[in-house]
Amino acid sequence: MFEIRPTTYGGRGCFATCAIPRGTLVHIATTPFTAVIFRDFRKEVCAYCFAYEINRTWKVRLRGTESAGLWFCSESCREQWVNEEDPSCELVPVLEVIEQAVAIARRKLQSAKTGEYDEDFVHEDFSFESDAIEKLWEHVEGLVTSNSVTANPLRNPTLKNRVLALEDIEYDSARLVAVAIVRLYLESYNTSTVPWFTWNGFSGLESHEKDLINRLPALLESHIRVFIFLKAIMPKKLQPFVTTANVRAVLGRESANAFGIWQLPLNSESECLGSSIFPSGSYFNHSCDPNVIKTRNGRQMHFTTSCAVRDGEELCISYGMMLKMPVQARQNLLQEQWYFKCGCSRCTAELATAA
Ligand SMILES: C[S@@+](CC[C@H](N)C(=O)[O-])C[C@H]1O[C@@H](n2cnc3c(N)ncnc32)[C@H](O)[C@@H]1O
Repeated sequence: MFEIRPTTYGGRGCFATCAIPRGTLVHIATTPFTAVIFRDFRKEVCAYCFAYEINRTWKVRLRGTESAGLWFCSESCREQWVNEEDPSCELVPVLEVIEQAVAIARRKLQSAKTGEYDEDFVHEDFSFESDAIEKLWEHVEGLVTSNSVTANPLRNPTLKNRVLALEDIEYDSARLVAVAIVRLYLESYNTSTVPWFTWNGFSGLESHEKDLINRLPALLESHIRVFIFLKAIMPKKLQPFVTTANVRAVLGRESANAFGIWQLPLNSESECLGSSIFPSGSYFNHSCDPNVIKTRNGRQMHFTTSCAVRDGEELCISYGMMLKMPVQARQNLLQEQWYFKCGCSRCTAELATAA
């Protein structure tokens, strides 16, 4: 019904290959490549279907372990999660070790969080020198892989001496990265046949890492801490996949492609419960005059036409609640939050009129 090809204004986009009537379900993104329920909400959000009820803690946990940080609204959701998300039982031990590390860090360090930062501290006119970000990451990679550092805490045999205290939001990032790394590990011996659900498909998505870090420089340190944390605690067999490149790939893709997991029904009061990346749904560009509506249906993301679409027309969604704003406000918001200058037909026409 549509194909992915280059646009003239913003990378690739989805173009109708036939006339599509209004109300047509043009795509279902069935499950995220990686997702995380934010720590504050995870007892109240089903890890499978993302059902959420305020102040209601779900009671169903994984059999045999309560320490993977997963809560389910029903036994059926738990079974589906196990069968679809972790059939080879590789992910749960990783989530467990993350949670053990969090518990140890909290006991050991209590409120003494390392490197507390203000994530909202925005640098409007700041930019790292061209290769500064690369050089810093190379340095970090060198530090953690260097055998000459004999007292390297990452080589300590006990988890207790390896944990690094992170902010809650960083533990969430660590879980998001860990899920993707487990997928990459599994793919290394069991090739996926769904191209957009492979690591290559995922890492072919756009990244806004540099824009994000130039805007919020404290995030660079934060991303490095997430890498060091994962490098320290991930099981040995996954270590070859815990590289700076892979951690950066996930965190950079999140900045350009994440779908918030919003409380339903969606309205201006809805809470953002988590973050998810659906590679197959990531090729829909934004338009301030969208012709496709995205809706979350449990764990799935549905894309439905909101008007009749002509053969060859681009299929676009709206990335946020800004459609009623004047053109300059929309442009500013998209630049600040999504790091691009909106080149949709409505903005182009309104900017030309305003000029
Ligand atoms: C989720 S991706 C969409 C697919 C992307 N075009 C690609 O080739 O991977 C979001 C990115 O697409 C580009 N984009 C989406 N909508 C745009 C628009 N209206 N104007 C300019 N760029 C846009 C921006 O770079 C944005 O960060």
